[in-house]
This record gives sequence, structure tokens and C-alpha cells, in this order.
Amino acid sequence: MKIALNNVGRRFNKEWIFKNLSTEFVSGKSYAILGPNGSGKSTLLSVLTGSLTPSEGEITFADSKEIPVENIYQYISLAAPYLELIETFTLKEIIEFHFKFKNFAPGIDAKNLITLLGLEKSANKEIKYFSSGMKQRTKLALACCSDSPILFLDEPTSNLDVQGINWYQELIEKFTKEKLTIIGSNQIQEYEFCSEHIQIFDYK
Ligand SMILES: Nc1ncnc2c1ncn2[C@@H]1O[C@H](COP(=O)(O)OP(=O)(O)OP(=O)(O)O)[C@@H](O)[C@H]1O
Repeated sequence: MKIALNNVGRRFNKEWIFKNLSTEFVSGKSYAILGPNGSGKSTLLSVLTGSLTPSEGEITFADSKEIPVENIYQYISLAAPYLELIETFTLKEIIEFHFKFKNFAPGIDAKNLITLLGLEKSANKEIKYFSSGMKQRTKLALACCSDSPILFLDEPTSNLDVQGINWYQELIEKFTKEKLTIIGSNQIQEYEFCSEHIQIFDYK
């Protein structure tokens, strides 16, 4: 998989969030998009997922051939603070729902995903009764355990405690090897495994 950006910029009204960004994102590599709060990480991630159009420049998605932007969602898994889980579903139900649209990563099924989460006792509990950390683990596990070639994680350790952060790092180790992984972050423990760094402030 490849995402290629050619002089891409995005503005809201008259404010440029980033511009003149030309780079490539390829499978098997992990990328960190870095910058402080409000710098534009989530805006760039939205452009890269095809959910926000660039204000200038070109973005292209390709596998063995070009993929139209309207189809790119089929190749993507995403966990982000602004993507909510359906609160009235139980954990079992949300897994069943999610995997109507995505395939499980090799070796994963609903039962061992719950084990991986360490939430066996909460399998029949509604998401609305989950703690913020339990919800975050669930979002990360759904995204990482899907068989999608591109994985986007925005602020992946928000609401996780030290144990949760270790759990996140193990999850990444297990499930991102052959993927194109892109992390939006300003915390080292979230992106230390990423070999490629993009500083939003280099594109202001
Ligand atoms: N839909 C929008 N309309 C107008 N301005 C927007 C919109 N979305 C984001 N912005 C602005 O774009 C800038 C970058 O926001 P963005 O959420 O991308 O930053 P971020 O680096 O992800 O921040 P954080 O680390 O706090 O999540 C901010 O000034 C924000 O107010």
C-alpha cells in the first residue's frame, strides 16, 4: 500500500493548518505525525484517511493499482478520540458489529479478542458502563485486530494507565508488522516504535 502526497495543504477559512507537504507512506513502515495540541495532527490524519479533502495539492492511494479515494475506507482501520463506540452495545455485540464490516486479523476471533483485552468478565456489559480506559482498549483492539492494510491511531494512549500503555505497546508489536501504520501523537510512549517522523511545524 502507498499513500502519496504532492504539495498537499489544508486550510480552514483563511488559516493554513499545513502546506507544501510532499511525502510517501508505504506498507511495512510506521510513521509518527508529531506536534503540540492544536497544531494539525488530526487534520492531517483526516486528509490521509480520505475523510477531508486537501485545499491544495494531490493525494493518491495505491495498492497494485490506484484506489479511488471513495474506496479507501475499505483498506483502513482507525482508532481516535473523536470516534465513539456504540454505547448501548455490549462488548460481545460491538465486536460482532465491527467484524461485519472488517475481517479478523489472522489467528484472531471474537473470543480471543476479549481475552486479549483482558475483559472476559465484561463481555456482556454495555459499553456505556465501561471506564474510559476500558473503552480506549476496546477501540485500539478493534482497530489493530482488523485485517486492514492501513492502521491509523490518533492519541492512542489517551485514558490509559501505565499497565494500559504496556498493553498498547504489546498490541502494536503483535499486529503492525506488515501494515502501514500512522500514529498522531505528542507522547513518546505512543510512537517510539515509529521509524519515520513528520513534524507538523515543518509544514506551516
Ligand atoms: N472543522 C474545522 N473548522 C475550523 N477549524 C478547524 C476545524 N478542525 C480543526 N480546526 C483547527 O485546526 C487546527 C488544528 O486542529 P487539529 O485538531 O488538527 O490539531 P491536533 O494537533 O490534532 O490537536 P490535539 O493534539 O489537541 O488533538 C486548530 O486550530 C483547530 O481549531
